[in-house]
Amino acid sequence: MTNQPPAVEIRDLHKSFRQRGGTQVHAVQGVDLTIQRGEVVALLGPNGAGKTTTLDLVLGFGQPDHGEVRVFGGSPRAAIEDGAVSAVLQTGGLLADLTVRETLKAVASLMPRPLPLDEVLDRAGLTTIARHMVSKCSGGQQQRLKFGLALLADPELLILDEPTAGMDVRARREFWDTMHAEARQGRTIIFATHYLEEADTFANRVILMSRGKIVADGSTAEIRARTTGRTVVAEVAVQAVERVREAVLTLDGVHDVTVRGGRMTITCRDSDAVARYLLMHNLGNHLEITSANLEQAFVALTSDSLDTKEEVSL
Ligand SMILES: Nc1ncnc2c1ncn2[C@@H]1O[C@H](COP(=O)(O)OP(=O)(O)OP(=O)(O)O)[C@@H](O)[C@H]1O
Repeated sequence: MTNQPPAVEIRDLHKSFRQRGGTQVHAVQGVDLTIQRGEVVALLGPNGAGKTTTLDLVLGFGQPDHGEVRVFGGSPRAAIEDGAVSAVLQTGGLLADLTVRETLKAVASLMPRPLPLDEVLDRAGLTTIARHMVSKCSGGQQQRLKFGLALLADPELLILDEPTAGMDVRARREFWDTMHAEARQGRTIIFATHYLEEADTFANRVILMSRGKIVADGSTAEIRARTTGRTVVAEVAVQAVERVREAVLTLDGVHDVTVRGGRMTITCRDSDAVARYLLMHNLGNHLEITSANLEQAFVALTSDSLDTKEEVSL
């Protein structure tokens, strides 16, 4: 068997921008990443985390200040020229006066080996709106059309920057059904999103970015289980609350303690150790242990406190 290069390899990537007024923004700060062929990867992070800048560099838009990006073992430009990679981007307009089909036809005419139009219409879920004018299409339908344009070259790697932004819940679900079909064919898919549930239900790997760095990389289950870990809720006597809070905060792996109505919620890495401590010292009653949800993990990993912590490796 031949040893094929991964779909994407990023080494020590840095990119800064000079903003109006002269301030320098370090949008990407030392990203290292390998994405194997066939992976479906979600890139998550708050606004300004560096997701779009990273994806743009994978697509060969602009040069890194430092570091390297390889796509299927070569330069991003070469991969795009080969038709090996396509993208659905946030920016980039469609021509309002063409129909959906005419739009696909016009772009296909510029390609050496486009897929047949009817196949693309079908795969992108556009068949029923093929004769609609682009100007009459909803935001979700226009995103689908961009997706159809990305499919024309039959790429091995699809890059989607917030592909469902502005779609309602139903349109999003339909869009991801379509993408599932593409992923099942072994395509590599990388998408940036703000929607945690999209990452959770669709990706098999999630990369969390914050302030230009990767702060977590693993399956959604791993991120949930191993980062914020679990939550212990206990009833604590009102007069003992401060004492218990201080004691619990000294335990290893305790991230956060909140108290409401006599119930203390402790977010921690090792819930068994915390529960044992509370019970052994008779500090709490009616203990409940639950897994933190992805949203809690996301907030914990991208919050200010992370600046002083090491990257979480999963
Ligand atoms: N062309 C540019 N010129 C100046 N600053 C830029 C440029 N592109 C990005 N930035 C800045 O770099 C930082 C990272 O932006 P980027 O768009 O990569 O983040 P993002 O994670 O994709 O955010 P969002 O979720 O809002 O799209 C931001 O502070 C942004 O303002």
